[in-house]
Amino acid sequence: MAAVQAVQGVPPSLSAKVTGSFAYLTIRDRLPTILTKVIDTIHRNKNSFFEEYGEEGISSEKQAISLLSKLRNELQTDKPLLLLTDGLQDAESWNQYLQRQQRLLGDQYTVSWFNSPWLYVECYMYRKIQEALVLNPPISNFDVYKEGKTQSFFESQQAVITLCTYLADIHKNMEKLSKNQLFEFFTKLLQVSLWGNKCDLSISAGKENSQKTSPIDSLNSLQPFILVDDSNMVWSALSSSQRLEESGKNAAERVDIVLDNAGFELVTDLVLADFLVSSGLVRQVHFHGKCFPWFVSDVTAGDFQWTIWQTMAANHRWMSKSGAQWQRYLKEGVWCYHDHPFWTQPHEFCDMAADAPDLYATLQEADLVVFKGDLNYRKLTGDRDWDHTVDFSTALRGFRPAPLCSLRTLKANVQVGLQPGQGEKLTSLDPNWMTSGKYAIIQLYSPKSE
Ligand SMILES: O=P(O)(O)OC[C@@]1(O)O[C@H](CO)[C@@H](O)[C@@H]1O
Ligand SMILES: [Mn+2]
Repeated sequence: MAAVQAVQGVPPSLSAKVTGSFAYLTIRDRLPTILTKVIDTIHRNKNSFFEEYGEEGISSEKQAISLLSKLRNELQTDKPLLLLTDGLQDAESWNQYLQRQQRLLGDQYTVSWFNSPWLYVECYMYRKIQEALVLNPPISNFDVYKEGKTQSFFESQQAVITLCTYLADIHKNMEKLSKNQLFEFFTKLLQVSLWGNKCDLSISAGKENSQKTSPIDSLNSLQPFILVDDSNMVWSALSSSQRLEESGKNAAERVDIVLDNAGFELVTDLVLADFLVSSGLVRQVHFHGKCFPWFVSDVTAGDFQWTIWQTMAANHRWMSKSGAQWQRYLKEGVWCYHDHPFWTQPHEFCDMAADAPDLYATLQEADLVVFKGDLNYRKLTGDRDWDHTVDFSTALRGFRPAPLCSLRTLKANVQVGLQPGQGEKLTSLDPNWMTSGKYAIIQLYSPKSE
């Protein structure tokens, strides 16, 4: 089977076929844990379903739980993956993808949890959770991860206050800041957004994972854990795309941020986006979230709006001012929010131009696309077993809608663009460096750097 995927020098997909691998341990241990938590959450909300929907709410709860228990059993006993039956807009695309995987596998094997690409089966699990809810109205719109995402926001309040106060200080002096000072603040807020990615509820299998330390004061001590730091080139990618504005100011037209986790990480992304437009560096920011609850803590439209409303409503001066400003940016179209179905499909991003040409064309309008988090990095590089010294541009395999930058804490064993010997040194220093979430990268691809 490996031979099939090694064609044209592209290494095989990470998979649980490799016993003991991180993919294997994730599918054997972490995914069943996450599924169990989802089942428990639905069960715990039984009474509120009854209050809201009467007997129908009870039968939907029971039906959803039985579908999810069946899914967990299929996962744990490595059964074949099944076609989606909920008739959602993306169901056909998912079912075609299953057939594509079956063709790759040949007719000797049936696509199952432990013999298929990790990226595919993990995304498939989250889509099957959505199916279990969609098939059981009236609880179809229940967000099984909402409790964890809101807890992450509330438990990180002190860090949010620190960040909004820091942003307010920058606003106070914005007009007087030199280009150099702008660069200093840019790199700091880029790193704050980078480390915000530690707060992810998938790697913690739903366990509380909020920001307890100061996001600003901790930057110096975290600096040595950034394995690739292209901050300077990210800054130049922005500066070089600037056009002279009527106001006489230079600004890039647009930065797109492909979001990852709700809670504290989303606040770090909103603060970065605020700095980009309020400094005049950029005219517009487009955010890309998920169109249904995904990977436990990923941002949905509901989470995006809820976070801004919560910040607005905070009884802290700089938080509420920030939230009000963010709501105005949305209203004025300075900020735009999108949630294309492609982000909640299993595709490697090199497939985007073919499978979602409308989204690819949208990203081509950006001067820079920032991809947050680990799952996005896995999709940028196809979740393949690359050598660490392979160039980032090689691993992208033609995915280049615009200059793009990954801000990612390492939580899966795929990493490219390292120096010769750097991976080996890290392995001897810390065998779990690729999956612990302790290390991170700020990695740029720009056509100009080719
Ligand atoms: O994309 P994120 O939120 O940074 O991380 C997603 C993640 O937690 O889920 C997968 C493991 O289940 C890995 O890709 C990664 O560890
Ligand atoms: Mn995530």
